[in-house]
Amino acid sequence: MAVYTQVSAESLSAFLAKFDVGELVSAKGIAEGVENSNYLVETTRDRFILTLYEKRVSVGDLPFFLSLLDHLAADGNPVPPAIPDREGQTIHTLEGRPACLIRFLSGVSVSHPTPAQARAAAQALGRMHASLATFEGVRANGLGASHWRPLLDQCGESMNQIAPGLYDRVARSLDAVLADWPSDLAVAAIHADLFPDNVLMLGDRITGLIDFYFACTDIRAYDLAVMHSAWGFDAQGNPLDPAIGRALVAGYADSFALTPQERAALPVLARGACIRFLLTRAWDWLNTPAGALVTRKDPLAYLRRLDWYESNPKAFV
Ligand SMILES: Nc1ncnc2c1ncn2[C@@H]1O[C@H](COP(=O)(O)OP(=O)(O)O)[C@@H](O)[C@H]1O
Ligand SMILES: N[C@@H](CCOP(=O)(O)O)C(=O)O
Repeated sequence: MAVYTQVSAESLSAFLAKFDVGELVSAKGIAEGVENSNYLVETTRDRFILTLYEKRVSVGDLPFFLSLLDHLAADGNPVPPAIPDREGQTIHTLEGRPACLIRFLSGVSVSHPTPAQARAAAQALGRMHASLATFEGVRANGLGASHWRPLLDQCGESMNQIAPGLYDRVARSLDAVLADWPSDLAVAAIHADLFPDNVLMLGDRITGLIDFYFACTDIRAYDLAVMHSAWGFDAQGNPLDPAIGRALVAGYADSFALTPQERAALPVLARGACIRFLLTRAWDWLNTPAGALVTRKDPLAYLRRLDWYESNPKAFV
């Protein structure tokens, strides 16, 4: 459960009084998520998501995330903008944390996507990339390729507590990925974390793309590779039906053109994605504060994915 910061009823009522959203009826901590504290808030008028930004989100980045959400929403993408208060402010402080009140979107995230659902989600990613072609905001990727070696060193030999030899194993793959990392592909604003739990669906219809707090400027096709590494495997990192991977690439191409160079780079981009998520999960595994209500995610599920991409270099052919 991702609730790092408890919000009292008194401070939440005072917070909501700044908005034209009715009065507090209930607030429940949300079980999913690992990065921020999220509450489902019901008022006399509507439902909202209250997000308190924690460890990896810095308040200085919030204007980028919120303007990106506004840009996407204005272009018809199913994303949840922040609600302005009566004075037009969207970024607040609550219980000492930066906080936003966010539009609630209906739908559920699927844990075992079908190829049709994967295709619809990748179409939504492509559609989002089309909209972002005219987005001018820029944010460097703080978890991009140039940060993986420092992050590996920060985790250090403690990684071997997770699995014997893990540090050296990741270091070897990282060397290979960085040696092949492309430098000539289109760069744009990307989501960078479009896992199934960040896509809300009703049946095969996409109702929400959420959790833009890793959004950044990076290789555009890396977004599709992140998605492939997240959607094509079960929670333990075992490969699912290969039709899902094919549906992701086909769905993306339905709404946004992939160049031959981008297609050719997908294997190394996917191995890079595996290293990125393996490392942040390993860091969290070793450093999650005692008492935080959060389910840590298994770093080894990303090692298994990395193994799979290394043994299946033609996965995208
Ligand atoms: N705008 C929204 N509408 C509906 N549910 C949401 C919305 N934003 C977040 N949620 C719910 O909260 C959960 C955690 O949100 P998320 O942004 O993924 O958290 P974290 O950043 O901590 O990973 C999601 O899985 C979803 O159930
Ligand atoms: N998707 C990442 C962790 C970020 O969590 P999210 O709930 O914000 O998607 C992972 O699975 O490691």
